[in-house]
Amino acid sequence: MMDVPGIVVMGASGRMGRMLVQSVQESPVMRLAGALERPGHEWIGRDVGEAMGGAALGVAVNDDPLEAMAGAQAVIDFTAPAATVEMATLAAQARAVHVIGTTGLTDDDIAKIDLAARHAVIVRAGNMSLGVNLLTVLVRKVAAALDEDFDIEVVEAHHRHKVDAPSGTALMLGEAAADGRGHGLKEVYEAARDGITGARKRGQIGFSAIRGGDIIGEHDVIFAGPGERLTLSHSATDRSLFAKGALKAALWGQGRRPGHYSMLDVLGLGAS
Ligand SMILES: NC(=O)c1ccc[n+]([C@@H]2O[C@H](COP(=O)([O-])OP(=O)(O)OC[C@H]3O[C@@H](n4cnc5c(N)ncnc54)[C@H](O)[C@@H]3O)[C@@H](O)[C@H]2O)c1
Ligand SMILES: O=C(O)C1=N[C@H](C(=O)O)CCC1
Repeated sequence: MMDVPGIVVMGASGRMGRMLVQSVQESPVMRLAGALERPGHEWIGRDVGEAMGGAALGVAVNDDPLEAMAGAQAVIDFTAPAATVEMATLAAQARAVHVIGTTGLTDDDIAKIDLAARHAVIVRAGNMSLGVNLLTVLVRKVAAALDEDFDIEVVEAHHRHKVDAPSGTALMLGEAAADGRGHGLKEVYEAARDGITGARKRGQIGFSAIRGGDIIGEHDVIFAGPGERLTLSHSATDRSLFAKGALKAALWGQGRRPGHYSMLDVLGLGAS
């Protein structure tokens, strides 16, 4: 087993962390090398399998990233922005591929990740699923094909625990749409509306977010034109979808040149 890549799961007790521990454990082409949680978390020191309510996996939950990454080849990180930015530097030091699923990152956070990616392989995506990444390609094409008579709106829905909006996926889709029309998203971004907003501005891309229950992730990109409306949609029905993409990224990153890559690179769907 030592010749397959060792994977550290960061945020092991989280919704995605548990899914990742299980997926790595079930994979024949990688091994679970470590499990990380934030200092003070009740799982620290416990076997991660037992903490998850199952059989022991022989991996104790750690709060020391460098210790957890000793002898590991990748760290998969679906946590929170501050933790992810810190991990980017530490993973580079440990020469581990850093797969980032964390969303809600600011421009400043991304600039710090870019710096770390000068010395390390980082794969980052607001959504690791094949379907959403393919959808970004379609959205870019449709946005380029339809002129600004077609208003673009991105509508997303997620579970009640989600802390960031718009979702990372919504931003990926908005960026693809803006790019299709030759803009950066910031130039045409229209945040959620409230009150007397005035009429919609031509060419803007609007964002709306629904939060409730246990919705895993729903995204619609609406192209609303005169007399007709086109909607491109993606529904996630199982979180294992995101874990599957993250594992693929961790393997893809092995032996690559340093850089800040996207899932489009991993999936061979075009330039990032
Ligand atoms: N890119 C994707 O495909 C994708 C899919 C699902 C979720 N996400 C994103 O992943 C992130 C996590 O989502 P979630 O639903 O699992 O959240 P969650 O709150 O259930 O889990 C986050 C975990 O990270 C842990 N954590 C925080 N700081 C840490 C640190 N310094 N070291 C180690 N662990 C730390 C928390 O204790 C928690 O267990 C969010 O940003 C979410 O938007 C991305
Ligand atoms: O559950 C979440 O949180 C999700 N986050 C990602 C996003 O922000 O788009 C992907 C979907 C699930």
